[in-house]
Amino acid sequence: LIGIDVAKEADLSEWYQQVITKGQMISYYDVAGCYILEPGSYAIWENIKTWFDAKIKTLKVRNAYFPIFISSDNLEREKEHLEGFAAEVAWVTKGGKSDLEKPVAVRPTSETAMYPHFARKIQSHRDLPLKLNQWNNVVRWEFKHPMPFIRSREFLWQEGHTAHLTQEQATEEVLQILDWYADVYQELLAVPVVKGTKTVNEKFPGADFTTTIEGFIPATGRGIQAATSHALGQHFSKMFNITVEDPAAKEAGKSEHVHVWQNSWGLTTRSIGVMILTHGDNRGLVIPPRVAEIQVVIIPAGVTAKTSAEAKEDLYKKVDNIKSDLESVGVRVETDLREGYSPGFKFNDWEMKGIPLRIEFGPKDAEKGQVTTSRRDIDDKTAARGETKIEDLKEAIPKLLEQIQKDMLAKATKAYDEHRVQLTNWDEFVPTLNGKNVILVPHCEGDKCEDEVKAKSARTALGDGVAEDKQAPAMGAKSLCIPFDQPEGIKEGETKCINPDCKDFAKKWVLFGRSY
Ligand SMILES: O=C1CCCN[C@@H]1CCCn1cnc2cc(F)c(Cl)cc2c1=O
Ligand SMILES: [Mg+2]
Repeated sequence: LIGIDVAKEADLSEWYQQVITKGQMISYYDVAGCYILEPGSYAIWENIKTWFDAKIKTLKVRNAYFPIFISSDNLEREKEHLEGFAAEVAWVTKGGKSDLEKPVAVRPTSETAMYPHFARKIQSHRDLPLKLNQWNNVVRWEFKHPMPFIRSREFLWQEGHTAHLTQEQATEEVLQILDWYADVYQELLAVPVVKGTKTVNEKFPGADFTTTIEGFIPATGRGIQAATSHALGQHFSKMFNITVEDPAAKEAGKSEHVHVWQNSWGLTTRSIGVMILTHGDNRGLVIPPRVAEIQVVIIPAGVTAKTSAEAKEDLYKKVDNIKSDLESVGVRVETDLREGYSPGFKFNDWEMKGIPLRIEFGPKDAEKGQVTTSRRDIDDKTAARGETKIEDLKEAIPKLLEQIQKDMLAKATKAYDEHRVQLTNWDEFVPTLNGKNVILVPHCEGDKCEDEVKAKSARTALGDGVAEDKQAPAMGAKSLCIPFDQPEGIKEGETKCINPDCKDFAKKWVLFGRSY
């Protein structure tokens, strides 16, 4: 059977594996945790890259390339930063037959590759702001279950690294980048995200504060970190001695050196996995038009053995005209003229690949001077269908693609909104979590308290009264972010923290959830 033979709601991981392989996004590879990105998914990454690269160029960010190898001296410059991550560093220890004098690390992220260079490059305030970005790959030797796009030992990303004279300039950039990350998910991938700040527990230890966009996978009810934009403050510049002479002090005839204010920000190919998990259905992939390599596929119908050669030729000619019409208005279109396959077979094939819109065109359509359209995002086959006059195609099809894009985001946003539950009563916390929701609660922002919430929601999530060995493992709820968008209702020094054993008052509404 070539179709997807497992339901998304029945077995998500089996469904996901079939959808990404039969949809020709991923192929498997003989190194654990590594996957082949087939052209279908690489084309989506290229669309994301084209859009985001154009945005950062408006900030005068320049792309560069740093070596993939990092000396242990450089990697270990930042002790505390490394200690939390040491277990996932991949090391090169041999060249051919001979051992390396000093093993080199494969970059897991490039701070320690770039910042010694920043220290050399940045001498005067005129060298600021320095804004570099890399489109590259990184390696993290994860031990948790790998999942294509979502968690792999090598992935593609962009990593932006900037240095500024003032904290204000740095902060402004952190927030601008986060907005563009949200746009990549919402405007390109039609995936809703919540913007916020990471709590002390979850932020990057090397940052003053970490801003994040948090996605949601309805099928599992788990949150997922979608991208992060860190305000590093002067943490790394003090570590790597990146200073400039303070222009203000110089004005006053004094010579003072100030540490620069830095940011780093990253978005990865995980975004493609989130898009697939969000929109995919039991017929396979569903790709939002804005990032689809092919937006429309035209399939001739009604051609049978009885169709005369000239009738067929005439039909194919008209199909070609439709294709050129659509290409002339920037639509990415393919025709499927393969012999020996029925239209039905072709419909399934392209549906599995998630092409957003199908155009069927047969002799009857030709007679009526129209085409039959079928939207991939609508489950109901009848509701998915429409008719368009051939002379209207140039205007109608781009509009229909935009409608599909809009409706896909609306549908996913509705699902996220329905599963983001605001609570003030602890007794509802775990049952709500088990209902495949993420939860917004008043919280004291204490890291110990956060750990307790995680522990409690893991234990009781195993279902009371069920025999220990029968209990399905259920991880605890982590804090996902402190949403920028704070509801009303927390009274300073009055509203209690959600954790019944916590004595402190709530400071903010914090989003908790099981997560990837
Ligand atoms: O998230 C981003 C955006 C792009 C640039 N980097 C930051 C911080 C990355 C944190 N992080 C994440 N993972 C890591 C894994 C490691 F093995 C080592 Cl040595 C370090 C890290 C590490 O610093
Ligand atoms: Mg990690």
